[in-house]
Amino acid sequence: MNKRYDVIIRNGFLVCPDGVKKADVAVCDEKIVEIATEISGSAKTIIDAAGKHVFSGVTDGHVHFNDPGRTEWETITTGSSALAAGGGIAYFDMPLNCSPCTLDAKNFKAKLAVAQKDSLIDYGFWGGFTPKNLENFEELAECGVIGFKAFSCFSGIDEFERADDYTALVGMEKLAKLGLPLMVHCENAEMTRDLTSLALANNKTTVRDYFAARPPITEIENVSRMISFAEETGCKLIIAHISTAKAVELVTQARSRGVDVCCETIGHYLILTDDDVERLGTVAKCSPPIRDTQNQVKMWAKLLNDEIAFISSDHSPCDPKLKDGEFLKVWGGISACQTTLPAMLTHAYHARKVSLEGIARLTSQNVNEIFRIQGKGKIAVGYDGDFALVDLDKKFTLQAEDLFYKHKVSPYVGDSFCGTVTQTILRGTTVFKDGKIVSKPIGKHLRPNL
Ligand SMILES: NC(=O)NC(NC(N)=O)C(=O)[O-]
Ligand SMILES: [Zn+2]
Ligand SMILES: [Zn+2]
Repeated sequence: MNKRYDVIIRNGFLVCPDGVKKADVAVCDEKIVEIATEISGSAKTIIDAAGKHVFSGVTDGHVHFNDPGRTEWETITTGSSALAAGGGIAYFDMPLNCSPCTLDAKNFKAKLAVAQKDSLIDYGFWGGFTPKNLENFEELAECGVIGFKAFSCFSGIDEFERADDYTALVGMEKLAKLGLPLMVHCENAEMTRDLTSLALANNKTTVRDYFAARPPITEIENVSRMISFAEETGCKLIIAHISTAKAVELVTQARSRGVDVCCETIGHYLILTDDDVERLGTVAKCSPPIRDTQNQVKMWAKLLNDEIAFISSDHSPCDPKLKDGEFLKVWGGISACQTTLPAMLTHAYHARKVSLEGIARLTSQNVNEIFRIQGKGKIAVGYDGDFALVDLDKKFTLQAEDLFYKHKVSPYVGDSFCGTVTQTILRGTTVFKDGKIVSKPIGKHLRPNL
């Protein structure tokens, strides 16, 4: 019998959870329906992936697309396009720096309306966790947030208040009941605030002064504090953008005694060092700051030892005018969502022999499992037909004009990568191909399957 499919991707190397296999994959009604050495049927669309590796597309668990409200920084249109150009098929957008922040159902719905209209790829939303909206957690859960996000230190946005210890404790008790995870930006509030004020009072505003105002202990202390709260309340905890190997160690120890905690890291903590930030300037300013080489070597060891759950971009762009000035004073946030997969292929696969299925777990499978997004995150029958086609050995030098960001800036401009995304397919539809966005917005809202 000659079956007819919507899409067949032929002759590629499929990066499946149990390894890489040369096989065909067929999609019907947006879902993977068959994987076989050779699929004999016909299809409306046949994609020849000879010589390419086929990954399950990237799900970026941590982006700030700033829409609605700060669309002069980024938009859902530009952000989702950039992510797709890097092999992305879905993202979870943070409750800041959009305006209003996502602190209640009304503001959630306002953002949802923008995404329904403009998002090229699938999306989930984080709800905000602040002292001002504890009573709105239930309504946000009903809206379908994938989890909640808190800051231990100043968030950079006045309307998004930091979670003091009382809020962290009471909020975690609520989330434990709701069955939703909390992600915390872990830097000790008092230490970062007072070290920063002291630096400013003494006119110490260089890049090195910035590092000194946010030393590793600020993260380490706060990670251990948040773990204690999670252990006590039973709330599922995710440490945001972990930057120090010592903090990863704390997470691993807590996991081994049964605490439901894991950590996310970001490409730039694995790729850049403090010296790179000094060379690059404010384009590479983020918090927590990028650490030294010694720490970075240990971070790679942690990653190779499976102690890091997933890798996101923490894409947090701004109007470039806000990056113009003294290092300590300018906006902190790095634009990076377009380059996570090529960066991992370059620095993890080619340079450090991390397996391709390991990269697929870190950029797609684990994040979908942790947030219980059904039917996404791997190449398997029954899962969505989401793919990133990659030429593993094709090198490129990142040019500003390659970026789909609203502002064409990135610390990686001028860097060479080995591993090029040639095509991104969302639920069977090609959204990006050979350097161009080729689809209208078709993103759908993703909710956790609780
Ligand atoms: N308000 C922000 O976008 N902050 C972000 N900024 C960084 N990482 O520098 C973050 O994730 O903390
Ligand atoms: Zn953060
Ligand atoms: Zn962030």
